[in-house]
Amino acid sequence: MVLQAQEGRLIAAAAAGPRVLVATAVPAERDAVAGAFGTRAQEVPHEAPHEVPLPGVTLHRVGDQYQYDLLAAGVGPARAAASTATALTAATLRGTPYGLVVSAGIAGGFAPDAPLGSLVVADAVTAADLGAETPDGFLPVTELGFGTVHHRPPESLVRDVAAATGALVGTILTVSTVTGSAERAAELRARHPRALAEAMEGFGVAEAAAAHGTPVLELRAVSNPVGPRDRAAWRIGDALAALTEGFGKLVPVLESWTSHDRAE
Ligand SMILES: O=C(O)c1cccc(C(=O)CC[C@H]2O[C@@H](n3cnc4c(=O)[nH]cnc43)[C@H](O)[C@@H]2O)c1
Repeated sequence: MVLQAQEGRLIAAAAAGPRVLVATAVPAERDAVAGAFGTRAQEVPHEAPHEVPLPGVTLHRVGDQYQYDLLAAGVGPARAAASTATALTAATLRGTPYGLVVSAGIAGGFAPDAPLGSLVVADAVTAADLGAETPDGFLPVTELGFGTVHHRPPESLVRDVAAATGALVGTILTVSTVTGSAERAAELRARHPRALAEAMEGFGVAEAAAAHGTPVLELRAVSNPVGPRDRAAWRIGDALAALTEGFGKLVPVLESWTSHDRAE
């Protein structure tokens, strides 16, 4: 067992999987993830979550050995990338880098494949609107000769997470504009036939993780169908509850995720 000092506490660092950064968009999603650690925190009062302020962001540190840092990283890919990069850099400078970054939260689901309340884990984290419109249609930045539009989470981890949580496996799109029409939903699905869900942060979080050489996972709970806007029909409470339950099942998977798997 390796002991590390973090924020004045001694923790057993190697005993329970990697240090994990979980980036959500908003505090309600972060708190839903924290709920997966709630019972333990109540049973062991000295292990209640504690806050770690960083420039521009605050981490909520939870878990038996405080190896999970929860971050409400902001809405949209740019803000999420900036916040995630801040947390990753701070951890590296402190000598306690993360072994995994998880983008988590609620999402729109493509009907009928991803129903309300279902969980989706990404085997591809894809930027859906990063590119150029041309007279012949949309061109992703990669076809303009720049960057990337996909990040791929470790395959074995995605498989294990799906088995443990019951999550559907497919592409999760990152958009800067929430889809609001059946036409746009059909256009996205035509361009990304394996897409199960859309949200607004995954690709930004994944870009930050990739810049630090850290693997990424995206886990979402479906709160609404992708399509014509009907905010009143969003089932946010059900999706947040599904996220808490899903995270409770995800944690043991991460804790048995071996260094061999991580090298994948
Ligand atoms: O109002 C609330 O109580 C509340 C609680 C938790 C989360 C929210 C959000 O509005 C989260 C925004 C977040 O959700 C993702 N999302 C959800 N559905 C979609 C969608 O159809 N298309 C794109 N993104 C979606 C997204 O990641 C947003 O950042 C409110």
